[in-house]
Amino acid sequence: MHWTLVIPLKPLTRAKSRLSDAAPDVLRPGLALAFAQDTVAAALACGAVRDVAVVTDDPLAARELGGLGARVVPEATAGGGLNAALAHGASVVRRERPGAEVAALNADLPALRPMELARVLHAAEEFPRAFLADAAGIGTTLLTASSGVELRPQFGPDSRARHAASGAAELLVPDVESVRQDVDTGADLRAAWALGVGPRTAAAAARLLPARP
Ligand SMILES: Nc1nc2c(ncn2[C@@H]2O[C@H](COP(=O)(O)OP(=O)(O)OP(=O)(O)O)[C@@H](O)[C@H]2O)c(=O)[nH]1
Ligand SMILES: C=C(OP(=O)(O)O)C(=O)O
Repeated sequence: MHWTLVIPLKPLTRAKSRLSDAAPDVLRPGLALAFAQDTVAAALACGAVRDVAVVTDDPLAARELGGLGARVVPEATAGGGLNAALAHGASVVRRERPGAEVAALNADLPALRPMELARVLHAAEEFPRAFLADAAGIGTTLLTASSGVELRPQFGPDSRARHAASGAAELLVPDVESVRQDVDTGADLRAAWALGVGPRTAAAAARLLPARP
């Protein structure tokens, strides 16, 4: 039970814009919330995770994810962007526990399995900073900073290369697809579905019928 996970979540009405081909406007906020609920529930069930802080200004998400047991941290600056939200979340955690080991994790990992997350976090213990590439091999789903080390998040386009260039070690852990499979597009949703999504995502995706993923 070492790690404090910091999970960022955009306001739901703006989230998952790249899913617009697969999911209509009216269903996308519910899907984004379901992804976050399944991600947070799996994270909280992981033996390597001490606690979870979700950085969000979305009131519904705050209520639902708080109800699962996550701590909710409001963004310091509305509209400051993903990396500012993560840096703020990590600093709030460390203001209270300066020695905390922190890991940023995306909120769009609906197939996340606690055991796979535990193996990734265990591998990260060897390094001051480390990251896991996403399933597409371009982005990042998890970035860790051990005790006393600044997180320095550089999520966004080409974040795999940018995290590597920043000196973070790339984690090469086999068979952890559930931690890598973020969902940005309809094809990603089908890939996550094939791995096995959590119950909230299964229910929300069922509403996409007859265009089921
Ligand atoms: N708190 C917070 N989280 C953010 C912000 N921008 C992105 N995120 C979260 O960071 C993760 C990756 O975000 P993106 O891929 O940029 O956005 P997305 O909503 O997942 O998808 P798109 O709208 O298709 O880009 C998701 O968990 C988002 O909810 C932000 O400004 N603040
Ligand atoms: C923000 C990132 O994720 P996404 O693929 O969801 O844009 C990233 O990979 O750095």
